[in-house]
Amino acid sequence: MLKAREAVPSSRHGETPLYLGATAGMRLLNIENASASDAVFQAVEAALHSSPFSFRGARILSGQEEGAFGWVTVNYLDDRLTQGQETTGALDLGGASTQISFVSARFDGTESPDNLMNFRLYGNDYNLYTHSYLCYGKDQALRKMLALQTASGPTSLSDPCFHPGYIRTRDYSELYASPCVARSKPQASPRNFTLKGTGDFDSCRTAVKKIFDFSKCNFSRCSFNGVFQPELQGSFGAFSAYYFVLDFLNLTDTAAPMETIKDKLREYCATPWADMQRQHPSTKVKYLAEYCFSGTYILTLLTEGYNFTADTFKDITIIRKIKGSDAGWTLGYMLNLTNMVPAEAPDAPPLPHAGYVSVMVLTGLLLGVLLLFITYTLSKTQCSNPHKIV
Ligand SMILES: Nc1ncnc2c1ncn2[C@@H]1O[C@H](COP(=O)(O)OP(=O)(O)OP(=O)(O)O)[C@@H](O)[C@H]1O
Repeated sequence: MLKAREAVPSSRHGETPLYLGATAGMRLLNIENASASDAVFQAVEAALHSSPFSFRGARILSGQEEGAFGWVTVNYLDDRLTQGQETTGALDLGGASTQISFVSARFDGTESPDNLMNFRLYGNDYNLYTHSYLCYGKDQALRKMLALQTASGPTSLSDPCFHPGYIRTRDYSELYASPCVARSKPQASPRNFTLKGTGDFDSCRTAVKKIFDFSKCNFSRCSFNGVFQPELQGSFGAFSAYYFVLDFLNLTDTAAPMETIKDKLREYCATPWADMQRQHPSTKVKYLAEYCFSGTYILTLLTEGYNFTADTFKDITIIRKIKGSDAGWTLGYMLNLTNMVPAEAPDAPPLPHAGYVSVMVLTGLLLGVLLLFITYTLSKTQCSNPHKIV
C-alpha cells in the first residue's frame, strides 16, 4: 500500500480503483474454518476502506479464474491478444494450488465443460482450457508427500527429498492442520517425529510421484487425479514458484537435455545440509531446505502430471516478468475488472494517420486556389463595370 501511495500521484489517489483478490490459501482456510476466513476479509476490507484509493471489493477467486487471469496477463503483456496471434499457455505454481491454462485446437469444452473458459478479446474468440489443482501448490504438495510417508505414525522419518545431515522435529498436529491432508492423520500418532534428510533424488521422485493418482480416467485423456487434459499445444510461460525454484537451482534452461536437468538435481539433493547453509547464508532456511523437494516436484508435475516430454519440455519458458510487469493472475484480474481488454477490436480508421494529413493538406490547397480564383474574378468584374455601382 505504501508503494502504491508513492507510485500514484496523490491527486489521483481518489480515482484509482483498488481491488483485493485472494487465492488458494484463502480457499483452503474457507474450507477449514469459514468464520476465520470471514474475519480475515472483514479486517482486510476495513483497512482498505480507510486507504486513500477507491476500494471496490475483496473476494476469493475460483481456481478457474486464477488460471484464466494468469493466461490473460501473459498474452496481454506479449501483445498476442491485439494481434490475434497464437497464444501462450500459462503455468502457475503457488503455495497451495497450481494452474495450467492453454488454448488447444482440440478442445471446445464438449468433453469436459468444467475446464472451459470462453473469452472474446479484441474481436477474437478463445476456448481456453484451464484447470486449478487445489492442494498441489508446492507447500501443500510437500504436506501430501509427508502425510503419505507418516501414515503409520512413526517417530522418525528418513526423507530422500531433504539434504543429508538435515534434521528437524515436526509436529503431527501442525503437519496435518490442512484440509489437504487432515483426513489422513494417523489415529494413534506420537506428538512429533524427527525428519532426517538422505538427499536421494531418484527416491525423492518415487515418493513425490505417489501424491498423483494415475489409476483412473473417465475421459479420452487425463493429466492426473482423473482430470481431463487435452493434448498440450504451443508454447508455455511458467511463473511464480516455477521461477523462484528453478531460478535458484539454475535450471531455467528448459532446452537442456532432460538427463542433464536430472543430473543437476541429483547432485543438488545429495549436497550435505551443512554445505548448503554455508554456501547460501542469506537464503531463507525454509526455502533452502525445500528446494530439493520443490525442484523434484516441479519436474514430476510437468513431465508425469501434465505430460510434457523430453521433446516438448523446451516449449516452456520460465518467466518472472514480461516487459517489467510480474507474470501472474493479478494484472489479468485488474484488466478484467476495469474493462481494459475490450471484446471487440477498436474500430480501425478507414485511413491511416498519414492519409488523413494528406487529405487535409490537399483540401486546404484546393480551398486556397478556389478563394484566389473567386477574389480574382470579382475584382475583374468590378473593374470592367465601374458605373453599375452608382
Ligand atoms: N524466493 C523463493 N524461493 C522459494 N519459494 C518462494 C520464494 N518466494 C516465494 N516463494 C514461495 O512460492 C510460492 C508461490 O507464491 P505465490 O505468492 O506466487 O503464490 P500463492 O499466493 O501461495 O498462490 P496460491 O494461494 O494460489 O497457492 C509460495 O509458497 C511462496 O512461499
